Amino acid sequence: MSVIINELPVISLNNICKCYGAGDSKVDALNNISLEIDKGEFLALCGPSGSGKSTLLNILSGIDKPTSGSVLFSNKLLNNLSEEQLSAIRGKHLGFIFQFFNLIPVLNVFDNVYFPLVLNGYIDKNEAKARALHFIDSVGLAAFTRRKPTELSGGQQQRVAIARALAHNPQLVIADEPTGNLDLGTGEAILDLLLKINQEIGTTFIISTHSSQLKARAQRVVEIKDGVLVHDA
Ligand SMILES: Nc1ncnc2c1ncn2[C@@H]1O[C@H](COP(=O)(O)OP(=O)(O)OP(=O)(O)O)[C@@H](O)[C@H]1O
Repeated sequence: MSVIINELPVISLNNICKCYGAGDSKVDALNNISLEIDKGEFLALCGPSGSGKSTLLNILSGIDKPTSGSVLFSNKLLNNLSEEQLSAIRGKHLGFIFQFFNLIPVLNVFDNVYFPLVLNGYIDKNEAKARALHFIDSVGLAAFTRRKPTELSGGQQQRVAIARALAHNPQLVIADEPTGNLDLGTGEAILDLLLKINQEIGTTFIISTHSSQLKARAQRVVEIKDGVLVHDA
């Protein structure tokens, strides 16, 4: 007999609206967005500049609050949590990858991955060391652990950022234009790596992008235009 287990979505957004400002300067950045993202999805979030992608990423990671509508992370309502509670959820369950890598320039590759793990306080130093080395190796940088970010190419820096985002085994990785600052070939290699991680570890990815390569290879493409969800397939 087979047992069907309905897993809860990692994230549910329900009727999300976000307005900035007031009066004449009011901007409706998001308008009634509802979206469920399941475990293991590799989702590309697309749309023209100013369409609301960053606003949506900030809301689903609890960095910003919606004007109305609810955000559930693993069925936990984020709306009324304190900054401290939201920060704890981010530290434990979310990983972030940025367009400009956001590595700490004075730290070498190993420490860029290792320090966030120990600072989070969820795992001990030996385990953090083992995990940092494992993920640095899995992004192909085992020979570069002692290099500083300035001694690496853009693609290598993004690989360090990917190792850092994965090392605490997050439920969800949010990537904001991860290939936006890389040439086409390097961007393709980073995309290959993200897809490999998604397939092998099952990490859930939400990736905001203008890249047609990334859009073509994503399992699901969500498109927003002027704050309205216009495509989801
Ligand atoms: N803090 C803010 N205050 C006022 N308006 C804002 C603020 N942040 C974003 N906006 C406006 O909200 C809308 C959506 O912006 P957002 O940054 O989410 O777009 P985006 O799709 O991420 O754009 P890009 O691809 O250029 O990064 C835009 O009209 C923007 O000007």
